[in-house]
Amino acid sequence: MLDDLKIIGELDKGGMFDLIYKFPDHCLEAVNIAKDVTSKIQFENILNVVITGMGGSAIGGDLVRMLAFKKSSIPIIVNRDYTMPSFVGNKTFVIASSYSGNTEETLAAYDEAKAKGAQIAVITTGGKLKEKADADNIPAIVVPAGLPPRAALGFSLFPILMLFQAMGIEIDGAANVEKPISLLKKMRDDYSPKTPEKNNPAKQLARKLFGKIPVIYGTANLTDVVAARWKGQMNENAKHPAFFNAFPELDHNEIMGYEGDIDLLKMLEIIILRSPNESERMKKRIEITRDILKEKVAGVTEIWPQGDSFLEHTLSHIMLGDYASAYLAILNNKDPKEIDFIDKLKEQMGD
Ligand SMILES: O=P(O)(O)OC[C@H]1O[C@](O)(CO)[C@@H](O)[C@@H]1O
Repeated sequence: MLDDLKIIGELDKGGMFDLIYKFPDHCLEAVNIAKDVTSKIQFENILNVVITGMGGSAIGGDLVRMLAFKKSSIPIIVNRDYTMPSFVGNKTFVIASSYSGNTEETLAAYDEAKAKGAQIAVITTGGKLKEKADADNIPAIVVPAGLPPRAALGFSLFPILMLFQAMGIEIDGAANVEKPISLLKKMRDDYSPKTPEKNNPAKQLARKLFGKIPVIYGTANLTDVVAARWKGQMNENAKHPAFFNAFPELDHNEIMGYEGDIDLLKMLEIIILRSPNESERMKKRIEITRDILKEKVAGVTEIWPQGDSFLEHTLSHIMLGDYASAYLAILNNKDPKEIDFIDKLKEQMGD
């Protein structure tokens, strides 16, 4: 079934497999769009950065916050609210990111940032956010429209990376973006529908998760945001329940759940997203936990990233999770693109 996807039209242009395949192309296009804008911005005495957005637009901010965590000398906050933190002022750089440009929380947060005199840039395809930025003379990075927001990650992540580069906030691997993009291009061939399941780790992973509840574990400030992305992709693409948590916090509470009902636990497939940057103590903690859990659950799979830099590790984990979620959709007999429950909810909310 996974080796015969053509028959259900899933490879059509604009289908989820096509969009996942194009992730590296989106990243490159985003870099080219963003650099024209970022090169013209004057940053004045920035003391902190706030990225404001919701859903798929906020996760690009979370990823960059995670990537910058160990090296940035200034605080970076991701804000998912109508309002801004009270410290925001004229030495704050605010990045307002909304793919549609019409998300009410992000528009309200933008207005408050403006009123507080923050330095601002917006990332959007258009909508009211672009109108506001134009009226206020605020730099706007305008990315192509028409994608489901979760498939537009390249267009939210890379412009933020470029803004960070321009602000002088160092991110391992971001100085030469061609390298991670080439890695993604190699990986997409390995994971593509054309590569048979026996040689395709993404198809094999989907097969392992089919009929099980994935519990995805990352590590704080190394892979925790990627674990959240995997969970969201399993939910939205595969229509599959999934949960995530992160080391070391999970060892202080969640671990106790594994003393529970064995029949429930046998439904769980644990995925641990590893990183070569784990400290020795963290590595020891993860491995002890893994050995305790593997006796209790259906299975524990550890996934190591590809590439050399933190950015490459992060992108490689994302690409595997995206592909595995789309294959899991096929096994679940679902269209990875539809989001009927979200659409229904929005309709009933009167959005
Ligand atoms: O990027 P936008 O257009 O602000 O949307 C934010 C989020 O809201 C949603 O449209 C759901 O309401 C998501 O799909 C999206 O990630």
